[in-house]
Amino acid sequence: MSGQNTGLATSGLRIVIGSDEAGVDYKDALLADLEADPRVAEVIDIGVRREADDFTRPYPYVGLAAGQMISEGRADRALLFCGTGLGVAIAANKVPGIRAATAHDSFSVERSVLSNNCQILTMGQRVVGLELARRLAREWIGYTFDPASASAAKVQVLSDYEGC
Ligand SMILES: O=C(CO)[C@H](O)COP(=O)(O)O
Repeated sequence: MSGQNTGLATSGLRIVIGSDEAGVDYKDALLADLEADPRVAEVIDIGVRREADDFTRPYPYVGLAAGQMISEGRADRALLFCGTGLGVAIAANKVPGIRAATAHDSFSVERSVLSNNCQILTMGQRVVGLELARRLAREWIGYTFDPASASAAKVQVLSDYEGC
C-alpha cells in the first residue's frame, strides 16, 4: 500500500468525509466542524451532496472510495456516515490495508486508533445523536497511534495477512 497511514500526524490531518443519503445531515455538520478545526489540514468531501447527481449513491461506493483514497496516500483518515455506520465500514474494510471501525462511544473511538490503528471512523445517523457524534469526532482527531506500543504487533498480524 503506498502512502501507508502511520497515524502520526505532523502537519495536520487530511481527512476524507463522506456519507450515503441516510448520513448526509451528519456528514454536512461534521464537514463544517472539521473545516474549523486547527488540527485538520484538509477536508475532502466525497459526497453525497444534496441537489447533486450522487445523492442516492449507495453506501458501498462511499466506503470503497474513502478506503481507496487512504490506500493511495491521498488522505490520512476518513470519517464516514450511513444509517448505522456499518455499511460504510464494511465497504471500506474491503480495501487492502484499511482498518475501519464503527464506534458510538468514547472508549471505542479511542481504542479504534490507539489499539487498532484504524484510519477510518464510521457512525450511524440513525443510531447516535448529533452532538455526541460531533464530540466523538473531536476526540478522534486527537488520537495518534503509537507504533512502539504493544498494540503494534497485533495490528501487524493484519498487515502481514494482507501483505501490505
Ligand atoms: O445504514 C446503512 C447501511 O449499513 C444504509 O444507510 C442504509 O442501508 P439499507 O438499510 O440497506 O437501506
